[in-house]
Amino acid sequence: MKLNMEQRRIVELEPNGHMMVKGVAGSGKTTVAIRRISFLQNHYSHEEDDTILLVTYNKTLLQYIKYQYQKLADEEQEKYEQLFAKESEVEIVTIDSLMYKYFTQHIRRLNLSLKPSNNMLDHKVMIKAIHHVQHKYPKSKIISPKNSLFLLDEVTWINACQIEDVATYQQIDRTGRASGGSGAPQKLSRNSDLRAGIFELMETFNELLAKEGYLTFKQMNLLALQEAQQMNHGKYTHVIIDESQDLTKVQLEFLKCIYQEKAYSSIMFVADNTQSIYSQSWLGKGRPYTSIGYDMSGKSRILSKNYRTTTEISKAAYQLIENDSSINANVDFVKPSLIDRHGHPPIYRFFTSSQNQINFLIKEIQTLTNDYRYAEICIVAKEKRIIESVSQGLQSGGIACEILQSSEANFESDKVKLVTMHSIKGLEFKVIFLIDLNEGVIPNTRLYDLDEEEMMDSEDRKLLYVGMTRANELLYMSSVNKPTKFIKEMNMEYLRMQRDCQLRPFQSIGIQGYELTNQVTDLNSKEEVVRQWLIRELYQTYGYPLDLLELEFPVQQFSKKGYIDIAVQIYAKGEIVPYIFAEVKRFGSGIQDATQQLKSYLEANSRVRYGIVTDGIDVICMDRSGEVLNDLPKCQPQFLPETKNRKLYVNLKNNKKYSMSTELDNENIVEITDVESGLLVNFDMKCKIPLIGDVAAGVPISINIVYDSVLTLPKEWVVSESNSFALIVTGDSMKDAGIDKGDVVIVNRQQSASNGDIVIAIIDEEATMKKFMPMGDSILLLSENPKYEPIQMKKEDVLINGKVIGFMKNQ
Ligand SMILES: Nc1ncnc2c1ncn2[C@@H]1O[C@H](COP(=O)(O)OP(=O)(O)OP(=O)(O)O)[C@@H](O)[C@H]1O
Repeated sequence: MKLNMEQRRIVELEPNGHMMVKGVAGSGKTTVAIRRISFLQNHYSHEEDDTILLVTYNKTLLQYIKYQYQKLADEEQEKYEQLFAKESEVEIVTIDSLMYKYFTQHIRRLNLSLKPSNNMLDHKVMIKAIHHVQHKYPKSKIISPKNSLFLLDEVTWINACQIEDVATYQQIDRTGRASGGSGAPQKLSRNSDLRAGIFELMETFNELLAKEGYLTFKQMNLLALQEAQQMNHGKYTHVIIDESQDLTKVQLEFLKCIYQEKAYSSIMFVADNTQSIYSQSWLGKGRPYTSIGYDMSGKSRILSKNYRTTTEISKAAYQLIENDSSINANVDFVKPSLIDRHGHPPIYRFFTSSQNQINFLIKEIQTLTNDYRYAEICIVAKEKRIIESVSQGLQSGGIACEILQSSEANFESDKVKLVTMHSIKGLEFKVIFLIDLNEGVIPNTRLYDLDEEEMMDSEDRKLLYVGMTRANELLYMSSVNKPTKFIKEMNMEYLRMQRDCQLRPFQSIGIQGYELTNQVTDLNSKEEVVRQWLIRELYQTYGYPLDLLELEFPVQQFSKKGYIDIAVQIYAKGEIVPYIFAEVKRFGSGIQDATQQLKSYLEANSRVRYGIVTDGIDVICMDRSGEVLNDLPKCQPQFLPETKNRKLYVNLKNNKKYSMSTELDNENIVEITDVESGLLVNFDMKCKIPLIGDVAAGVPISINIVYDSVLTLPKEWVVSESNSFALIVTGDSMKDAGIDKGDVVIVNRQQSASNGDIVIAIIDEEATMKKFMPMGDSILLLSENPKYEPIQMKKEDVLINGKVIGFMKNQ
């Protein structure tokens, strides 16, 4: 892979302290970070103790980077192989494992006995702490066991931000939490009794936990930071922080501490705030880098080209976030620019049960194996429990699969991968299935109270964005029972209902938007909801005009008369005939019976060509013999009533053919195309040629006659306007020259002709059209039809009246 210019510039930038690389999903941030290591190693690591550190956020990403790295090494003749071998110079680790190392060093040095707690213990101790503190803050209703999850989250946040005194907490900007501003609930207002109470709660919680010999993850980080601070000097000459938008304040401070400033050292923050999916992250919430002591003016680089996904997937993902002001108002927001790589639009499916979703996954993955390996397919869900149950379902359906375990992720094993949305960050797969995009799951309204809604929305919107932007080629999204509002808000224009089919997913149209209502007997029926959606699809997506759709179309089956829900009709040879039959069922009621019904209607009508059956969830397209097809044909121009008069003109002057079409309702609108090249020709329609009558009339001697009928032609097609006439062909004698009965020939009035010319000749006072061939004193007049014998005449007995310079026929 060849880096683009901006990427190469970043990789090869001379180190100069702190810098930031911000970029959109798939723009090569991680790629750049990886390549930067070997550049720094080769050019800016001269001293014995020089060490380069690449920090990633989670373990799966770490495994993935190592896997990518290995691929790079294989591709580029093992140029990068040394990277993982020379552990003394380069470390690629997760932030958590690095901080854990410092934490253990800390407790060993101070001889402390503290163990990491777990969620259950945290929660138990929090309830205890609330009981201790609650009575002191009777006005703050929020300090109550029923808000224990919220309070635990806030206490964790205080620890993650290293806020050590109540005065700082009273003042701090609580981005992402309701704070009383702009009509939001007075929840975490500055200098409030509530903030004082929460701070005391945090201290009590920490004490109670410590008494039991435990500490939280965030407290461990605080101790790791203390350990790094007391060491008094950094260890790493170059620090590269991937996904830095996800780190907490303490984690960022820690990395600053272990960074060793030298004349040639560097600390590089790689970030995309659009992908900030953790509530406790510091920079991802729009806080400036100055809040961690770095001024990034003139020190940031942008990568905006998305190389990973197709234009269709990128567009759908981007519309999800483009109207979220908390995302796009962020100073570090970068609008993606698209590379010209096209593919299938994302597919959206809705299911009424989890089992149906699993059945779909099994069937679809089996079909996908024609084009993809299992290892290239990944199923992603918000919650781990969903992943686990789907994994079981797939295995019993015979699909080899495995849950991507962060520490021992094997990206090469030929098994379909399953992973949570949080863990797929930074990774990519050719095919992604985002499943269970359900109301209540994403955004998760079960864990948070209403006041938090706005913040959770944004967070989960970004999470879905991250998931969508993991797909290289194909993206599937699905919901069970109730789709998340994120799906409902999406423009269905960007989505399709199934692979290789143009049908957009079902959407309910309000009665006021219904079409063809004069043909509907019960506007309120449940079937009508599905029928109206399909009408709109046939009209908007497939291009069939509403005028050609007939509802309740009668079909005679022996003695019985049935009525098809929608018949799409077309014009064929000037006649209206049925082309597609559509059977619709009530939403989600199944299509098995309707499929049989449709087949029998197709059989009963000998003219209809295609069928479609749907209940808004499932859809089957078929041809008239019942054979299943991926899709229905779109409407073609020839299916519509003719609005143009089309003629073919053969110009005998240069033997070129032209197609000439004139609007029926405005003969001044004429379009001429060169038949051979198919290109439009810009001729000036200037010449008015009189249409005299049929060939037998010959070409008049006098030019002063006014004729009623006139043809307008380009001047390029005639020799001289005043000498040109048009005649209608009456016989078939020139048939092999392509001139048939009814065609119109354009004649230039002249008395002479050359060998091979088609002429209008007068013989015995009658005009005839023949091919001219002089033979000494006589002339041979030939027909282009073996039925007619050549006519030999003496020169003086033949009068040449004109030469045919072109002819026109109806198309
Ligand atoms: N210059 C390039 N030419 C072709 N492909 C590229 C280029 N740069 C990156 N890619 C490819 O684009 C994909 C995304 O790259 P990478 O994972 O580094 O992006 P990222 O910015 O870290 O993405 P994200 O933030 O979404 O995880 C990878 O498959 C990578 O190989």
